Amino acid sequence: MIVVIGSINMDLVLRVPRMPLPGETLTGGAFRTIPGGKGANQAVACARMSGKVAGAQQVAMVGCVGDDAFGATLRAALVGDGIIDSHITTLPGVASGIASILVDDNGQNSIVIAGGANDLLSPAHIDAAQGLIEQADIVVLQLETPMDTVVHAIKLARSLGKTVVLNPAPAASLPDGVLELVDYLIPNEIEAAMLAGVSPDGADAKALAAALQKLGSDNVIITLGSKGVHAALYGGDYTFPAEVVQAVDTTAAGDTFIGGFVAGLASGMDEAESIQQGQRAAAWSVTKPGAQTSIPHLHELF
Ligand SMILES: Nc1ncnc2c1ncn2[C@@H]1O[C@H](COP(=O)(O)OP(=O)(O)OP(=O)(O)O)[C@@H](O)[C@H]1O
Repeated sequence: MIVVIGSINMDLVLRVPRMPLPGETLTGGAFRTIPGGKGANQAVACARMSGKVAGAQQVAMVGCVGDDAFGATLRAALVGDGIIDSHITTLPGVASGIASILVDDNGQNSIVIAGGANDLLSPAHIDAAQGLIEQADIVVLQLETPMDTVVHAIKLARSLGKTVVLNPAPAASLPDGVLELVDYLIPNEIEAAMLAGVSPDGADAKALAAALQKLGSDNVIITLGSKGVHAALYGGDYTFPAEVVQAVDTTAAGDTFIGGFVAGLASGMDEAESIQQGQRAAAWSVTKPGAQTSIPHLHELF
């Protein structure tokens, strides 16, 4: 089983001809609500990339939603993807997390996130999910829920002997000693620079990965957008070019990569094969708009 611990958001996506100025009211275009949140996106990507064949990995999610209409829709979307929701807690009197996203005619976006229920995921929720985590082979986390909860979950997963995958997004520094508990650290270049304590301008992926390994993470896989991936694995350093596609929307490319990679590892692939599967899934996703709407199923890739 793969257990994903993290955020569950509704993305409120509005097309605009251009970004509004302060105090200005603009008439926008198409509006859509699309399930998102890094945690939920990664759970969906793990589930879709595990396929529906006999013996495929089960995926469970640990997180919080509010007792509003978005919360019910978000839970239903996850269950619709076959994700076990027994440890998704509905919090009374709390709003579900949302991301308000404006996308202009040049494809630029501007995003405001209100964490809502995600901000209330606590160490007690993680302890309540211990029985579920005990059944996991791999535990996947990100940083859209409180840091003390993420650290608590990493420590618990590690103490239970689980493989820990951390996507340190959005960029933040981590308490001392946490990287030593992470088996696979998967940042983008900006997140990697933040963790290494250097400026992202001109930072070299190989040097960043080496610095992060020195800080304690066994394996560091830095995603580089259309340039692919640089991986510093236990056995050596490798660069994997991205697949060449016509990108229309890169939302959730990183989440889709993680789903493809983790599903690959869980199915017994080695790291290189899992990275290639992650990149194939992510390249497919950038050719489609939206977050969970752009995540492929395994059978669509092969
Ligand atoms: N334009 C592209 N063409 C092909 N593959 C891409 C492209 N952009 C992203 N990818 C794939 O997606 C992976 C993750 O992309 P990226 O490094 O942009 O992640 P990210 O910054 O976490 O993205 P996001 O926050 O949008 O989810 C890349 O390593 C690559 O495999």
